[in-house]
Amino acid sequence: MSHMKTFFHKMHGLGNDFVIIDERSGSFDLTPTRIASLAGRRRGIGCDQFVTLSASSDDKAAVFVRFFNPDGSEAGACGNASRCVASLLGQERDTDSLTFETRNGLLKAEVLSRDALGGAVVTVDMGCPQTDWQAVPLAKPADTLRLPLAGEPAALSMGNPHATFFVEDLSEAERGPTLEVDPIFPDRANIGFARIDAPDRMRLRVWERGAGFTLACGSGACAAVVNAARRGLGERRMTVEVDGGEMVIAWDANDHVLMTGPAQLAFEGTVDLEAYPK
Ligand SMILES: N[C@H](CCC[C@H](N)C(=O)O)C(=O)O
Repeated sequence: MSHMKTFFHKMHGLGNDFVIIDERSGSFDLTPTRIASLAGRRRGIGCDQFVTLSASSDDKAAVFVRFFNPDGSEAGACGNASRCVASLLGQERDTDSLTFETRNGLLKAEVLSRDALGGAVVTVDMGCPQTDWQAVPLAKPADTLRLPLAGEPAALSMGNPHATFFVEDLSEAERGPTLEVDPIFPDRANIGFARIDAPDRMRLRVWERGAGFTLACGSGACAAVVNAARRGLGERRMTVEVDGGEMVIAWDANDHVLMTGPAQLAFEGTVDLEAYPK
């Protein structure tokens, strides 16, 4: 009996890369173990996050999008993947304006431009940052402007937990692995290290929860710009330079965070999911 081949898209936003599988015509029983093995860079397809599309119960949303880390854990937000999904769905539906559902609610996206090589520039409204300690979440009441940790990071949720350390030297990012699992973060956290280079410009590195260092982190860039503005270190609109390139983040007057950057199709393929342990 020939096994079913499942189609996937391989995409990235500034080198933060994704496998996208469409489950709208039927789910594939993607357990955390199977997701982790598919995300593996040797025996699997390899990705920073694994993304599934399924039917949304909200008629305003084109699709329900879920994001999974290579350790199998689920994330409530994924900025770079959201731009990729918007580009993909925009092409499918021949539109530049999209609304899709995530665990963190409905996100609106606008495809600003496309090229002939599977590239696009997309703005996603990532919603409002949640800055109270229970929303991050933290394990105990704390001032999320300055957490009781060495380096006094600011913390918030963009639908996923972020702590931002403001540093002069980005080699401080080596603290990432330890901080990800600090007991103050009951759900762990994405750990950003931001160097402010100008009121409207920062350099950022992120140690991602369940994924490690990535070339870019969209929700991490959103968190870093909001945290910088909260601390009076930056303007509400900043260019964020990450290892993989640049994004523009704007925390607008309505408290929404708008993230603009590229989305790129790398390749498409098929995979026999049954070949991967579940
Ligand atoms: N790369 C993603 C972040 C993934 C977040 C995930 N590591 C988590 O557990 O929250 C982004 O572009 O926003």
